Amino acid sequence: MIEVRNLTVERGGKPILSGYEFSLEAGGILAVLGANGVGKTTLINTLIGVLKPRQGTVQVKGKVGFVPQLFEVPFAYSCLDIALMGRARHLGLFGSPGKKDFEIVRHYFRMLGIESLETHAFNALSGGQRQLVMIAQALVSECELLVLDEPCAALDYKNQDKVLKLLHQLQTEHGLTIIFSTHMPQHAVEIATDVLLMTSGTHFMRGKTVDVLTSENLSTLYDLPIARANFDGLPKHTFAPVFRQQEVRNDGRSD
Ligand SMILES: Nc1ncnc2c1ncn2[C@@H]1O[C@H](COP(=O)(O)OP(=O)(O)OP(=O)(O)O)[C@@H](O)[C@H]1O
Repeated sequence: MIEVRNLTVERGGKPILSGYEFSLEAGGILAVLGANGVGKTTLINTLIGVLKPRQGTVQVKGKVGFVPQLFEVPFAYSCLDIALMGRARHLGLFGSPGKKDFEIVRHYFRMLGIESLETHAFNALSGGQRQLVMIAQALVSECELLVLDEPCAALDYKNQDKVLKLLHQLQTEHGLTIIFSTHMPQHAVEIATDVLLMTSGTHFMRGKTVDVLTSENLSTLYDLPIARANFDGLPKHTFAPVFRQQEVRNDGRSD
């Protein structure tokens, strides 16, 4: 579905990524993790064609939908207007949305549980509500590859769960291929088939989540001890940072 080869990307004349290579099969979910400023947004913008590589290639099969990290609009658009913008590629240059376009938007609003927001002003919504409207905008474009830049960054636990369930459902029931960036390894544990760990602009680890998402690799990625944590009574695990480790004394008390 997507194949990236020997990718080098510059911003402001400086190399940000160099020699990046990975691929994702159709129907997979790739989670992209890395420290602040390592280049996740740069990579994502290159995958969707907004940034041009200095060197290397990005090959994508199928239509791409994109959900940006933070989104504000300059006018008082309603949520319905915002989502309808996702139909643009189906309308032609001077086309206006018809009955079918409204039906498609309403279908996805119902699926996301945001039908009550239809007439609300987009800019007056909370970050989480906006995120769901932007996901609707991407889905109404009837994309095959959905790319999301930190889709859960502004969301509380309940809404994180909602978005993760939705992404999983889009993969399993609708066959979408998904790429998302995140600062939460648990989100990759929950839904990603594949991970890309961006250690630096030139170093990265990629592969199946079960093989690559380990406490050792995450400790390297974040330059901080990361422990695997199991949940009592649940066949689940996550990863937890060991903050302030050097300040914890042998008696277990911290300074
Ligand atoms: N428009 C720009 N011009 C020049 N340099 C830029 C520009 N945008 C980003 N950069 C630089 O590119 C590098 C990567 O930024 P990017 O936003 O891709 O990182 P990120 O991993 O997404 O960070 P975060 O986790 O904080 O969102 C940073 O050093 C940043 O300063």
